[in-house]
Amino acid sequence: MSGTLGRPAAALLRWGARRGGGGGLRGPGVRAASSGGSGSAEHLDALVRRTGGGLLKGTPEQPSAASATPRADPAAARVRDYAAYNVLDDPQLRQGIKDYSNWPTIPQVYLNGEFVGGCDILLQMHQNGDLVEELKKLGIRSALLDEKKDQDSK
Ligand SMILES: N[C@@H](CCC(=O)N[C@@H](CS)C(=O)NCC(=O)O)C(=O)O
Repeated sequence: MSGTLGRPAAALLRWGARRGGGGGLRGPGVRAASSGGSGSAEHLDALVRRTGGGLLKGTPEQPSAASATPRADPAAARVRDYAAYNVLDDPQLRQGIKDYSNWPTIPQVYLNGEFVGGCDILLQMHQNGDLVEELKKLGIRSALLDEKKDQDSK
């Protein structure tokens, strides 16, 4: 699925069915973005809440640098749907999402519309088991854990 902002050089990933109620996830909290157009707070709010996913640099097929790491995570591999947005060709969106989340880098991951963090945080959450737990809350099961259970039961 392509986004409405141009060619897909960045991806806003939908991590699972949205559920109501917020989630108490870590992150610096949302504050108003000052840039206009595609970088405006209103636009970013709609974008994040509509897709509730993550912002990558690079295409979904060829994520650039650190953006590749969350995609490589086995739990994150359960992503079923995404919209792609071009932050590399859209300086307003690129700066706007950083202002919006008060986070200086991309990739940025949102779960259920709430900012979680970048690559390092996602990796840490995967390693300590928090990511699987948070994804479970969204109705996304870990393929890795399912495989392990299958093997254990044999
Ligand atoms: N350690 C960071 C890696 C992300 C990072 O350093 N991203 C850089 C480029 S790969 C970035 O977004 N720089 C600002 C920009 O490109 O606008 C993380 O945990 O996400």
